[in-house]
Formats: sequence, structure tokens, C-alpha cells
Amino acid sequence: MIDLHEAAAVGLAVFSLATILLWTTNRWKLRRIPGFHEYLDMCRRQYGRVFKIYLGSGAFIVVADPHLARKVNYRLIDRSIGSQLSADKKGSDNDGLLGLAAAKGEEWRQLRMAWQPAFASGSLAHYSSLMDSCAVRLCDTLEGAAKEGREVDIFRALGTMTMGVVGTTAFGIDFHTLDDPDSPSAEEGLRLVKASQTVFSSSSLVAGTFYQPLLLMFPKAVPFVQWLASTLPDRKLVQLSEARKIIRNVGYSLIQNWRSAHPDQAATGADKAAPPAVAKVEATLEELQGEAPGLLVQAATHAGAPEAAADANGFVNGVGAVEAANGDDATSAARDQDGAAAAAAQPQDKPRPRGATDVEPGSFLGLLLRARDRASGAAKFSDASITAQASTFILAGYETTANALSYAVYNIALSPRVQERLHAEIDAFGRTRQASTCAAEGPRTHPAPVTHADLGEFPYAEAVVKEALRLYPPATLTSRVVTKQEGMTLIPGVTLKKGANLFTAPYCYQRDEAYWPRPLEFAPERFLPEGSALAPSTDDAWTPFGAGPRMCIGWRFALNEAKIALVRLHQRFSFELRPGQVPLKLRQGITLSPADGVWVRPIARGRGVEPVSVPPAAAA
Ligand code: HEM
Repeated sequence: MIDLHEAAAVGLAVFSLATILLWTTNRWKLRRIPGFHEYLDMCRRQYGRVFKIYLGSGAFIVVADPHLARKVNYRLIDRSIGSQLSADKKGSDNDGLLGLAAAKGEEWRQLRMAWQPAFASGSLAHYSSLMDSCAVRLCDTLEGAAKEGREVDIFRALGTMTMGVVGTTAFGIDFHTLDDPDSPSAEEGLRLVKASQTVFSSSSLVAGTFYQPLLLMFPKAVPFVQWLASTLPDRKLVQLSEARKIIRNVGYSLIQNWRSAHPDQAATGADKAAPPAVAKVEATLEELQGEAPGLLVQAATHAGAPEAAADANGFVNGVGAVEAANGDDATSAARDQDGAAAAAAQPQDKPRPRGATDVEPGSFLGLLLRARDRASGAAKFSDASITAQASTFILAGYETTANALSYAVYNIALSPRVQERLHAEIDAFGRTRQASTCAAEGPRTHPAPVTHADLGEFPYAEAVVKEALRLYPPATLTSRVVTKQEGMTLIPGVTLKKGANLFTAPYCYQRDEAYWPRPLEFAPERFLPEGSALAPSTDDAWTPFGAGPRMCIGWRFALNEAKIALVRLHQRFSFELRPGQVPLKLRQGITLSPADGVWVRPIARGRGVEPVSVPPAAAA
């Protein structure tokens, strides 16, 4: 027997589904607009560089002018994060998943300072060796495909590498995403990768749960839509909820392991009165651990240990930094950079032995767990908050860099000119390195390792990554909300009221012919001194990492990782694109991703891999 509530729910669901189908199909598909990113660019061409769009019933001012975008990004700090739906009535899977990215006001400032030391120079130097190990492991996994002439989806393959990098850098553990996919150890890591993919793809208005557009259409009816969604969850919403739990439980279980190993390090008062959401996570964790004991408790044995040891100074300095940066007298996020640099000069922590289930002392998670309030000496962040930051790191570190790298590989494969120059830069580096090490070690059969100190040797590889980020910014939009009572004057005569929502649109102005010569051409030299004829007319026209105090905290991390991976991949392979992928089909979810992947055939390169013959002078 169906009751009145259920009948109303079904009726509304049918009505909403029809509305959504009409909305998405008519507006975009029938008008042959490939996605939201293209819709925005079409609006820019039609209406000018500032225009208003409606998402459901909510109005958003879109700023597609780089100078005005700068003003918005520097003057406004908070972003508005819409409500998130859950398949679970208590909504326990979705609170806090976005950590720093969703935080506001003073909470954001405190968190940003706590994150900062993990991205200071010393930490980045240490991460480079971990990134290099993951890039080499990715190349090893491509070796079989190269031998058999098999095609691979390089976007997904790169995702296993970026997730591997998150594991070793943020938590000091091996997620096993780069293990042989058929081995039992790989299963857990791949589950995490899949969960992250689900979070990104399910957030698409078109391809995600159909309750999300409903929320946009009826923002005042959040409790009702949430009730409806948890009463009649669709498949996408169930998958999304499960995926969020898997991601949250990685951080949560590591934190609990660390608390057990360090009973002296009390949790905050907030943790003692554990909110229901955390208790629910605990229950789910047990379920998950029953299924998957491996991933959550394995400590990493870092490949390339001698290099890691050599880099340990910088890394451990990062630990000192958190104490300094967490001081209450550090007043502004604008001091992040200076604070981190100063912190890098702090005395070193003593290296401590690590048990099998412990958190790497200098890792991102280790920094947050050890953060103390200077006045009280109490733990600075609750476990729920640290769990949220861990989830944020997983999500932010996984998809965006894999997107950027796959766009780079795609464009290199399309352009023999770009590939030749990249290979020349990489081979020249390999020859120098091999010649200098051969005397001590004998001829080497492996390409030269890429250390942090070598990153400056690849200006062209860096330009390739930047050009990929220009044409295909993974974050097509950044969002801000006006919080001041007096509003904000965007242009003379136009004052936005408190509460107004804005998007800045790098996807639009990074392809705008008013700022970029030959904007649709893939030309990395724009970013090199000799390419000034193709350079943008203003630096503000390139902001794939956003700008202002809220700019991406991981931008240098991401650029280093992308450069290392690109160099390692092209040391060993060139890539042949499967026909039929031009232009590349893109999908707008949380990020702009290749809709059906990027399919390439890796071809092993001879040059740079074979042993070099050492000139007698170098060998002597
Ligand atoms: C190519 C890779 C990446 C791109 C294109 C990218 C892009 C962005 C953009 C556009 C923003 C918003 C900036 C704004 O609103 O002005 C952002 C924020 C953020 N990103 Fe990234 N990102 C990348 C990699 C990473 C990585 C590797 C991490 C972490 C390891 C990370 C962590 C974050 C965090 C935590 C925020 C929120 C910062 C805040 O609100 O204070 N990102 N990113």
C-alpha cells in the first residue's frame, strides 16, 4: 500500500525527471553545445565578458574578463558551496568532505595555515622523489602495452599514478594503485580510485544523480529534496554516497591508528563528544575493513629510500613549520608563503620510528595531527576536521593533475613538432646525467632519475603543462560569494549585493582571442621567452589554479608532479593516439575531464633508454 508521502514523492520525481530531461536535452544537446564549458564560452561570445546565468533558480554572475576576475579573486574570499545530497537519511557521508576548499572565514584562515607547511619548499623537495618513484612505476605498467602494441586509456592510467602520489605524500602509505591490477594488493587502491572517479563524475549536472538539478531548481526546499533523495535514492546517488564513505574512511582509519599509537596526544574536546556523523563513519569503517583490511593499515616502504633520506631535512622542516604557522599571532593567509619559507628554517624534529599502522611523521596528515594550539597546547583540529582535510587532499590531488597530464599527452601526440622538442630536451638531460654518473656507477640502462634539483632543466616540459592547462583548465570556473554588508562594486555603476554569487571563468578567458594570439593553437612556446609573439597580453589571462588568497594551495605540487611524470613518460615512450579522438570529447563534472578517456598506444623509445657510450674523458 503506497501512502500519500510516497505518492507525492513519486509524482514529484517523475515531474522533475521530465523537467531535467527537457532542460538538459533542449538547451545543450539539441543546440549541439558539447557541455557547460562550451555553453559559457558561447555566452561570452554572445553577451560579452560579464553575464548572468541561472542554474535552476539561482543567479550567478559570470566574469569572463581576466582583469575583473582578478578583482573578484583578490577582493572576495569565501566561495559558496551548494548543498550536497546523501542517500543516507542522516546525511553522514557528505559533511566535511570538502575540508579547506569549503571552509569560510576564520576557520578557513586557520586551516589554510595548517595546510601550508605541507606545500613549503622543503616538503615539495621531499615529495619530488616520491613523485618520481610513482612515475617510474607507471612507466613500468605501460611496458607490457608497449610490447604487445596494446592501447591504454592514459587518463585512467595517470589517475592510478596521481592517487599513488597522494598516498605517499599526504599519508606516507602505499595505496597500491600502481601494483599489477590483477594482484590482490591492487584491489583496494583501485577501489579508492574508482570511488574518487565516482565523486567527480556524479557531480555532473547531466550525468550525475537527478536530484542535484532538482536542488538547484528548488533551493528553498533542501530538506524536502534531501528527504526525497534518501527515500528514493537513484543508483547514482547510492554510488556517490558509498564513494564518499570509502574516501572518508581512509583518513579516518589512519587517524584512529595514530591515536591508538599515541595515547599521550589527546584529541580535541570536539572529538570526545563525537558527532553522529563520525560514529556512523566508524561503523562503516568496520564494514569496509572487514572487506578490505589491506589498504587502510599498510605503511609505505618508500621506494628510492636513499634519496628520501637525502631529502629528509626539507621534509622534517615542514613539521616544524606547522607549529610556527599555527601560532595564533600569525594573522593573515597572505603571509602563507613567507610563513612557510620561515618555517622551513625551523629546527628539525627527531626522526621517530614508525609502526606498521602509524602515520608518516612528516606527512600532511602527520602535520595536522600534531598541530597544537599555542596558548592551550591542545590539539588544534578535531578528528572530524582532519578527516575532511584528508578527503580533500585525496580528491584535489587525484583528478585535476591526471586531467592536466592527459591533456598534455594528448596534445603532444597530436603535434610531431611539440613531441620532437620535448624529446630533445629530455634526451639532452639524460645524456648529461648519464655521462656524469657513469664514471662512478658504470653504464646505466635506465633513464636518468628526475630529482627536485633537476626540475629547472625542463622549461619546455613545463611550458607544455602550462599550455595544456590553458586550453583545458580542469577547473573551468572558480566561485566566490559577496559577504560584505555594503556589497561589492564590480564595475562602476554595478554593485553586487551581499549574498551575490559569482563565477570567474578561466575556460573562457584562457581561449579569448582578445588576450591570446591564435588562442586555439597548442603552442607551448607562449610560456617561453622566445615565444613572446604568442604570449598573453596580460598575466591575468592564465589562472588555471585560480588567484588571490584562495588560489589553489597545491599549485606547485601539481606542476612538479606533472613535469616529473611527463619527463618520465617521454623518456621511455612516445604515444600514438587512437584515431577518432579529435576533437577530444570533454565532460564537465567537478572538473573538465576527457569524457571517454584518452586512448593511446605507448611505443617504447630507443633513445635515452639504451646505455650511453661514455666519452673517455668523462669515464676517466
Ligand atoms: C593541475 C592540478 C590542479 C589544478 C588545475 C587545480 C586548480 C584549483 C583551483 C582552480 C582552485 C580554486 C582556486 C580559487 O578559487 O581561486 C583550487 C583550490 C584548491 N586546490 Fe587545487 N588544483 C590542482 C591540484 C591540486 C593539488 C595536487 C592539491 C592538493 C594536493 C590541490 C588542493 C587544493 C585545495 C585544498 C584547494 C582549496 C584552497 C582554498 O580554498 O584555500 N589542488 N585548485
